[in-house]
Amino acid sequence: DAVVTGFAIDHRKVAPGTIFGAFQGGRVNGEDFIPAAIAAGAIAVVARPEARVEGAAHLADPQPRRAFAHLAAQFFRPVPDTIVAVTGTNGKTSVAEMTRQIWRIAGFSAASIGTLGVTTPDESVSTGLTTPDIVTFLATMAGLSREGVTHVAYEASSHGLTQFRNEGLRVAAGAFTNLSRDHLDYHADMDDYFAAKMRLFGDVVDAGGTAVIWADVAWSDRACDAAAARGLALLRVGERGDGITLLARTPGHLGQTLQLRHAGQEYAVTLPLIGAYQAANALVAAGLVIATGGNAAAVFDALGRLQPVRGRLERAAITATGAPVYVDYAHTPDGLSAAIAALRPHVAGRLITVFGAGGDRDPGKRAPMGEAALAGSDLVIVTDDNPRGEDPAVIRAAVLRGAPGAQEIGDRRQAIAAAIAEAGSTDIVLIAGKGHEQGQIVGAGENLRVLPFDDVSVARECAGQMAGMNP
Ligand SMILES: CC(=O)N[C@H]1[C@@H](OP(=O)(O)OP(=O)(O)OC[C@H]2O[C@@H](n3ccc(=O)[nH]c3=O)[C@H](O)[C@@H]2O)O[C@H](CO)[C@@H](O)[C@@H]1O[C@H](C)C(=O)N[C@@H](C)C(=O)N[C@H](CCC(=O)O)C(=O)O
Ligand SMILES: Nc1ncnc2c1ncn2[C@@H]1O[C@H](COP(=O)(O)OP(=O)(O)OP(=O)(O)O)[C@@H](O)[C@H]1O
Ligand SMILES: N[C@H](CCC[C@H](N)C(=O)O)C(=O)O
Ligand SMILES: [Mg+2]
Repeated sequence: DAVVTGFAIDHRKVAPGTIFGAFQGGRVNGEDFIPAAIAAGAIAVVARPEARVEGAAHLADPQPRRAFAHLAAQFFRPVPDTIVAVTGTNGKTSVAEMTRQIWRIAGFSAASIGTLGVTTPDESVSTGLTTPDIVTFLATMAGLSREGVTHVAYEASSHGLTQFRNEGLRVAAGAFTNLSRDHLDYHADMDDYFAAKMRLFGDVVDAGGTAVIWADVAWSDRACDAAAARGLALLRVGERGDGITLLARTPGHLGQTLQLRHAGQEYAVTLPLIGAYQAANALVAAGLVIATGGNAAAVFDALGRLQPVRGRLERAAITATGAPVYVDYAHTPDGLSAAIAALRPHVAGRLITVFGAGGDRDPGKRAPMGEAALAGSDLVIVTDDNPRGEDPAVIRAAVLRGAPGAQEIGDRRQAIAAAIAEAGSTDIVLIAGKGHEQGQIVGAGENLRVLPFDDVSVARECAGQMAGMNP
């Protein structure tokens, strides 16, 4: 009979009338906070059957995160009509953002939710995580609907999928971009990581929905199998794709032309973005919009008007000698290879790559990141990228094991300055790993600090100083 006033997964956010979700976490056990949540006014607790709940209703479920999500989704209503989700190791933010842009060009009020935060027609607000917690996620969806947003594309990270952070909504289509090494500190192995991603097709996308799958990577066929096993419609995209077939791709100076086939018709698109990886993301975004009713000709036309995604092959500066400096969010071995491959056709001289690996994240990807950088670059400078709770020198040493002979400059500003000073007129500088990020995260727990740092601004400052414009 009680009136539900809200939902919370953190006992500190419980108010009278709240339904509290008590989950076993990686750090602490949320069940320990059940008495405190009830004391604060929780009227019901969603928890495992074996949890102790006294003084409030016990909504017992062996998968309490899932049960909580489906209950909360009935509270946070209405939500936008058309919702799509993107998973994959790399490209989620780009696809979500491009999908939002294509919808906007078609005249819809559209938003995206992901690493860049919540982006609406009016503003962009950070949430701190790629996939926010379930309460923030559902409340955001309801809030967007109140603002008149009808179309939302969101990023489904493997952490988010494993922890049921985005459930309970009608998701009309889901996309899979690729799978490669990342997050093996959290997932047992690549199969486990893939299985986490495939919850998107197995559970989250609506029965009767569509799976949009990039067809040109090793895991594509398994992703198709997972979607087909659920009975989803398949829209395969890429050179091997039969939904949107990439017939030819020709890099140009500031962009590329794509020759496509869809439903028996051929299309020529001039994409104002460089790199095979950006073409792939744009086509997956096009697939999501077409899968949810978009007119194909209009969608392919919109690709010609896409704006760059922040921090993804963003041209930050031109050095005094005339070398372009690019900032890219590559933070996996595959991402680095993709960013380097994107720039290669544009390099007449040397490619100078500056990057590091994050602390408290999959240590096994560090040496392979070094290898990827060394394989594609003419000069590599290994620096720091969010050391968090680790000793930055230890992280750099691990990266350097994959990149013997690379320079080591821990201070990221000095590393960027050195790369820019080194670049001659025919060279290109790539600064990888932080993209849009606005800070360097050092320390952990109570000692965690975020030191303001923006690769784009630092690149501009260094290039300006070299040119003597900004002594
Ligand atoms: C490893 C991981 O994903 N952890 C996330 C997860 O924590 P958890 O469920 O293990 O929670 P916990 O801290 O052990 O606490 C357990 C439960 O007790 C509750 N609690 C806790 C303390 C308290 O005083 N009272 C209380 O009620 C918590 O709300 C939680 O429900 O749920 C928390 C609440 O939503 C998140 O803040 C936390 O993100 C941490 C900070 C994090 O760094 N996550 C990163 C790795 C992450 O999620 N990244 C992905 C992927 C990025 C990518 O795309 O590559 C992302 O989606 O951002
Ligand atoms: N389709 C792709 N194939 C390979 N690499 C890609 C692809 N898309 C993006 N990348 C690389 O990954 C980087 C991050 O891209 P993006 O932010 O779109 O991915 P993400 O999946 O959202 O990442 P995160 O896991 O941090 O949320 C890019 O800067 C680029 O270097
Ligand atoms: N979503 C990714 C972002 C990594 C970005 C990089 N700058 C780092 O800190 O490792 C993660 O949390 O693993
Ligand atoms: Mg992202």
